[in-house]
Amino acid sequence: MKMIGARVFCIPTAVERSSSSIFFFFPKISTRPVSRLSTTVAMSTTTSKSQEKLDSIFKQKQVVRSTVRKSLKAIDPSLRTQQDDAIQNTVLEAPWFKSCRRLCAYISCKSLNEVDTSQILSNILQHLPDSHTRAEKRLYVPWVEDKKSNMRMLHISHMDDLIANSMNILEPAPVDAQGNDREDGLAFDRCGRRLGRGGGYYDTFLKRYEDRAKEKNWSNPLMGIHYSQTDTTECVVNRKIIESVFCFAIAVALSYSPQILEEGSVPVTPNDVLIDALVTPSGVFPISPRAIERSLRLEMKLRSRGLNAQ
Ligand SMILES: Nc1nc2c(c(=O)[nH]1)N(C=O)[C@@H](CNc1ccc(C(=O)N[C@@H](CCC(=O)O)C(=O)O)cc1)CN2
Ligand SMILES: Nc1ncnc2c1ncn2[C@@H]1O[C@H](COP(=O)(O)OP(=O)(O)OP(=O)(O)O)[C@@H](O)[C@H]1O
Repeated sequence: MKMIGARVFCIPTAVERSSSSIFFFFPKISTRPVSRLSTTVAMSTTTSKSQEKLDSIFKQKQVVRSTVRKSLKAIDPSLRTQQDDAIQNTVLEAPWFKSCRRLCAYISCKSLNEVDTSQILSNILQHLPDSHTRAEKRLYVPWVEDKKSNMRMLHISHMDDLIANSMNILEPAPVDAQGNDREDGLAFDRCGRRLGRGGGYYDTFLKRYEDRAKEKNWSNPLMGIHYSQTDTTECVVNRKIIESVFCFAIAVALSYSPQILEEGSVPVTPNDVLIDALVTPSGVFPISPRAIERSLRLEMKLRSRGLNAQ
């Protein structure tokens, strides 16, 4: 797959607040993972002492997970709806969302108390090419391959492409109605601690993505910032036809307020992958240097034109 265009990846997650002055603050280096070994490799090479350490981190993770699950269950339904709307509106209005061509997004599951993504999904699926921006978007959603933490992101065109899996989460069938394999889409980058559901699906997916990028010699899609004169955000603001030529991806976590924990509360192992930005009911909070730089650049550009950055 050729890597063209900005990508955004939306993750259901519990995350850690990276700082009190959120917008332009870098996370501490020490909170970043030090290695990107796959779980299997990491586990097979660990000594019993480091395995004990890992066991203790996984135990801590379970404790935090269960606390967050309880607080999510306890959110008042009207507050939940309010937060769902605020988060989704923020995403829908964000310049990076408007300009991106390929998105990976989870299909929210009510019984898991996940931030609703239905408005975002229907916006993407309705997004027809328009004469100003040529802004057709492609949507990729999770498909769990097996119980060994393998997950792929497959392209869908309609919500009808989805069927409930054994966990009652909507997923695409890997083969479409015409019998063709669905296009595989991969995306993103990291920089903010997060806690998933414990399956290791997202971390494994990210690792596979990076391996594939190396193998195919993609132009450093995870680590590099390929800014060129062609900046999708600027072009969309200007309502000009654009051709995005750089490839990068950002991982965005959508979080209800009880999912945002104090710094240091999310236990991490070397295999955990961090997020780039956080969308909460209060707005967008860039975390990774890449996301921060992009926000700063956008804000400066908009300011210079007398417009407000969202
Ligand atoms: N909407 C959505 N889709 C997704 C995920 C997700 O978290 N949300 N996944 C993200 O990995 C993958 C599926 N993995 C999942 C792993 C666990 C559970 C789950 O039901 N966990 C229960 C606890 C089960 C237990 O501890 O025994 C829970 O969280 O309440 C769901 C999905 C791919 N698709
Ligand atoms: N004590 C343990 N030692 C080694 N591996 C473990 C241990 N406990 C759980 N694992 C495995 O580690 C993997 C990742 O767990 P982790 O808690 O990092 O998931 P997560 O980041 O919450 O999930 P996701 O990436 O899907 O959001 C899982 O495959 C799990 O089975």
